[in-house]
Amino acid sequence: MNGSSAAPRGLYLITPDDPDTARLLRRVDAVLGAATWLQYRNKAAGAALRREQALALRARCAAAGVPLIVNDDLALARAVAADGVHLGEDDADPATARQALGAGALVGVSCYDDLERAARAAAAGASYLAFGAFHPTRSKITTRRADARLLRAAACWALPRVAIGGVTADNAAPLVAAGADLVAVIGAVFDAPDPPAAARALRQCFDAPAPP
Ligand SMILES: Cc1ncc(COP(=O)(O)OP(=O)(O)O)c(N)n1
Ligand SMILES: Cc1ncsc1CCOP(=O)(O)O
Ligand SMILES: [Mg+2]
Repeated sequence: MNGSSAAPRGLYLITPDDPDTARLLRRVDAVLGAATWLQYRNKAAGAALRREQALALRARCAAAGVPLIVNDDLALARAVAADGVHLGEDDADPATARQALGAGALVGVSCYDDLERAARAAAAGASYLAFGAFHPTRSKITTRRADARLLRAAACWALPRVAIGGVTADNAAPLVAAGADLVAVIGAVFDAPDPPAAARALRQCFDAPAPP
């Protein structure tokens, strides 16, 4: 696998759109200890704010030993020396990102409900494959709904499989049983009344050994 020697597993936290950097850092600090990876995603901020926030998160993640992945923006990922980038259908090509960031980088690709897209991403050097949305979500307007059978079928690429979209501690178990190595989550953690407890509960969904 490109990007990491140990097989990653657990909670893949994604930041909420928060224009207040100090508040964003407080929110992330409260839950970062439960995360396997952190993705910086802010669909509302301009370039300067995104750079400020990504740099601040870079320092937090380095201190916590949590890889930082930047959503959408390959140039920003490079500029802040992030550990990787996450790419969707409107973003750069994974092969371009791999070339730009190097063999050790995490290059994640959104595959939605599309196994052919996953095959192309794997061939282009993706580090992990993300599928979704598995459940209704308030964090993004989604048009495609994924089914747990996709996760089983995607085992053939031997890359970490990420499940996203409305994932909570109450609905994660079937996704993990179907082979999700990580669940990517915004709202179930950052909008929870007790975010640290919500993050711990999601992480605990991975306490049992990985399915064969
Ligand atoms: C882990 C993970 N999976 C999927 C997405 C969605 O990416 P994309 O389709 O490019 O949509 P935006 O997040 O850019 O709105 C993701 N960010 N992370
Ligand atoms: C970015 C993204 N891509 C598919 S669903 C989604 C949003 C995930 O957020 P939440 O965990 O709040 O449903
Ligand atoms: Mg994107």
